[in-house]
Amino acid sequence: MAEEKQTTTTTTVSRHSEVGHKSLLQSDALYQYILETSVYPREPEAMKELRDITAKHPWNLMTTSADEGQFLAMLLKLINAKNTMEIGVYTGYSLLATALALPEDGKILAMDINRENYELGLPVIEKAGVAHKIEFREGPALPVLDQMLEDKACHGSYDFIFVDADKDNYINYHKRLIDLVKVGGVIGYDNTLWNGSVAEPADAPMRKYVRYYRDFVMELNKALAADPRIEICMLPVGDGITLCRRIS
Ligand SMILES: C[S@@+](CC[C@H](N)C(=O)[O-])C[C@H]1O[C@@H](n2cnc3c(N)ncnc32)[C@H](O)[C@@H]1O
Repeated sequence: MAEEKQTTTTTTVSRHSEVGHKSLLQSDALYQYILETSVYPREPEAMKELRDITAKHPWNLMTTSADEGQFLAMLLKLINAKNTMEIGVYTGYSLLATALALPEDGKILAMDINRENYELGLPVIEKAGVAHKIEFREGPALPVLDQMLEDKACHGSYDFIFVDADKDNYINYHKRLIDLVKVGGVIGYDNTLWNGSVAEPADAPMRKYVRYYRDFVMELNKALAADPRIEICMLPVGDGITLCRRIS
């Protein structure tokens, strides 16, 4: 190939990727290496237990991955988060990662339409001694956010908000969360690479649910990139997570 006749540097890059990027995640084996070398050996016992319980659940593909859990824990500690929110709990893997990372007096307002799945993981969260940090609200998150916005004391009160729920509402969440997160605080939107479908042609074969949410995710990605109230960083961790730091 013509590229292979170019300089060593260019040849190295072109061997990694047809579009010349330097992303390190070139193979499943490399991902496995990350998990086995740096994630699983440091995963708290309770999170491993919750991961094992979740693996037996029929919707287990929804769970946050272990490397993303580790990433969230590190981020929360780096920003000294104390008051946090999570939209989309499922069995609670990211919730437990958050609860373990927060200080003793840290708080998480956790919302999900499904209490049953949350209760599957709850005994592990209780055993880990962090359940007191969690206030779980069953039901759709949007009305709760609207109610909170009526209370001025809630404005700018969150250090960190993790959104991992109905992708067709992410834009609606963002419209509200931007006022609830403090200036300097962070909102993390999960699944912003949506199974890689965001980079696929519109007519490419995809599973039905991937196709349905794809446009919503792409619309969100454009809206976040254009929002002057935030700084953003899209990371290829898990299914893609976009961090938004509120600046005004
Ligand atoms: C991808 S899962 C969350 C995974 C979770 N963060 C974890 O670590 O396992 C998405 C969750 O969003 C919840 N959900 C869907 N629509 C919602 C809504 N309108 N409000 C709150 N939660 C919602 C679903 O019930 C589901 O449990």
